[in-house]
Order: sequence, then structure tokens, then C-alpha cells
Amino acid sequence: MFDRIALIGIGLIGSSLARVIRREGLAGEIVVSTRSAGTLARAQELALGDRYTTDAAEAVKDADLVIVSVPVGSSGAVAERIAPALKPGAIVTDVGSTKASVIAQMQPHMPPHVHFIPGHPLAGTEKSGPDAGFAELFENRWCILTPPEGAEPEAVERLAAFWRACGSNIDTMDPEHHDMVLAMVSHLPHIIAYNIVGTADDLQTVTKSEVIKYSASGFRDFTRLAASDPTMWRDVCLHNKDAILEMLSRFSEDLASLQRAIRWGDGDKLFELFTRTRAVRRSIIEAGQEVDAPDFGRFVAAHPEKN
Ligand SMILES: NC(=O)C1=CN([C@@H]2O[C@H](COP(=O)(O)OP(=O)(O)OC[C@H]3O[C@@H](n4cnc5c(N)ncnc54)[C@H](O)[C@@H]3O)[C@@H](O)[C@H]2O)C=CC1
Ligand SMILES: O=C(O)C(=O)Cc1ccc(O)cc1
Repeated sequence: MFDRIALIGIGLIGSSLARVIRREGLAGEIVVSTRSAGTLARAQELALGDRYTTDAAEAVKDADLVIVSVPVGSSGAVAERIAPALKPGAIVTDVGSTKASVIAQMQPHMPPHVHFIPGHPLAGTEKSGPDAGFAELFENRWCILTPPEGAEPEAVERLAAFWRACGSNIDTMDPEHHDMVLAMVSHLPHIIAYNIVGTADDLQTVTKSEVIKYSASGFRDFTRLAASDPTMWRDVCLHNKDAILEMLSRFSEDLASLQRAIRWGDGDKLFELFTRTRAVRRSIIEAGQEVDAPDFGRFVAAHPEKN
């Protein structure tokens, strides 16, 4: 599909891409680049690419497709570094969890002779680093593309075809809408998880060992999300600030209302809410979406070493 693909960043997402690109034969050559020499050496041990360099500009030379898979706060620095070395006609994309900020950081550096088409695969786990990836990560998952106005339709279609070959379904959206939707369905849940696990960790009346010993599955589900990469999630919070604050304020209002219902013994209100929310999960299942995180579903059997 592409003669040469350059992967900048080779963590969970970059290494999953490397694996599926190899499995599906989507590139003549895979060039792997990452900032730290240690991570690059590990990628080489795992044979994730054909060539390896810590110099991102070196990596993108002659690449037809460049995929930037670094924490969103680093995307501007990467764009600045690779810009002068990009081949005319190359497609440059990213996988960042926020889109408006990544575009604001990267777009100004993009030369007019490349196709810059940001993207976001809605697929991941709480793990990070090159060992955590797996080729099946993107199967049956959405990948949202946010092509800028004036993007060449052929280039967008080429990138969409690439993601389809990785197993994903494609949607396109404008970046602001993406950031609002993702603030609700991904960023808020992670923030709630970080908060609840932090609260449990701070408790004086219940000891840490009791939290660990008696953690029921409800709490455990939160600990999985709250084990996600701190750098990545710090950057998401800093780079989708407005949408996250909007969702957090709605969340806080609704939580206050729930708190009031509990305080005043308003069982009808509690029952009505819990009935409504139960239907949401049914709708997700009926829509054919997986409801369990990939680690807890079919990938547990296939990848016991990653759990
Ligand atoms: N982890 C997840 O579940 C998902 C993450 N994403 C997004 O994908 C991106 C990558 O996330 P992961 O692969 O999970 O992170 P990761 O922590 O596993 O890997 C990040 C990689 O970027 C490299 N890196 C960091 N700063 C760099 C720089 N300045 N220059 C070059 N390389 C640099 C690191 O060495 C590492 O190889 C993030 O933007 C994240 O928001 C998107 C979907 C899911
Ligand atoms: O591990 C989970 O449950 C996730 O939600 C993974 C995830 C994290 C960040 C994204 O931008 C997309 C997917």
C-alpha cells in the first residue's frame, strides 16, 4: 500500500501499527523512530521495523506515510523537526487522543507539498511502551479522521484505506466536535477513574491493604483506567482543557443531584436513573460494540503475557 512508512513514537499505538503493518504487508519498508535510545533498542529487539533511528527527520526521508504516535504535548516539536525532511506528496498523520490542539501544534509546520490528515484510533489499553502493542488492537474499532478543509479527497481515502486494512472502521469529523465527543466518552471516564482511585488511596479510615484485599470488581475496573500512562493523560487533560471542563461541570451537577437523592431517600429518582443507564449499556451491545476492554476480552487468551 505504501513503499515506506515512518513510525514516529513506538509505544502502545506505534508498535501495534508496526505489527499490523507487517502482518498485512502494508509497507515495503517500516522505519521506526523514537526519542529515547533505550526504547528504540527495545523496538529493534522486537523486530518492529526494518530501520531504526532516534532522529525523526532522518526517519521521514522518502516516507510516503508518516504516522506520529507520541503524547499529544510533543506533537508540535515532532512536526517542527520532521517538516524540512518530508517528501513531496507524503501523507502525514497522527493518532493523538485530542485533535484541535494537535492540529494547532502541527499544521503551522506542515509544508504545502504534503497531505496533513490527523487521525485518532479509538482503540487502546492502559498499557504503554513497545512491548504492550499487538496487531489486533485496531480490529473492529473506530478510527476518526479530521481532515482539514481543502484536504485532497484521494489522500484522505488512501489513509482511510490504510486504517481499514488495519481492521478499523472510519468516520470523519471536525476536530472540535471530536474533542467534545471524546471528552465525554474517554477523557471524563479516565479522570473519574484517576480521582476515585486517588480518593481510595488517601482514605484514613480504610487502610490501603483493605482497599487492595477487598477491591470488588467495580473498583477494579477503575484501577485499570487509572493505571494508564501518566504522561499521555497529563497531556490529554492539558490539551483538551475546554471540552473536559465542560463535561466535568455537567458531571459535577449530576453528581450533586444524585447526592441529594441519596441524602433525601429519593428512591424513585435513584431507580429511574439506574434504569435509564442500564439501557445505555444494552444499546451499546445491540449496536455490536464490544463492551469489555480488549485486555479483558478475547485478547486475554491470545496475549496472556500482556496481562
Ligand atoms: N494508549 C492508548 O490507549 C491510546 C493512545 N492514543 C494516543 O496515541 C499517542 C501515543 O500513545 P501511546 O502509544 O499509548 O503512548 P506510549 O507511551 O506507549 O508511547 C509513546 C511513544 O512516544 C515516544 N515519544 C515521546 N515523546 C517523543 C518525542 N518528543 N519524539 C519522539 N518520540 C517521542 C516514546 O518514546 C514512546 O515510544 C498519544 O498521543 C495518545 O493520546 C490514541 C489511542 C489510544
Ligand atoms: O483502555 C481504555 O479503556 C481506553 O479507553 C483506551 C483509549 C485511551 C485513549 C484513547 O484516545 C482511546 C482509547
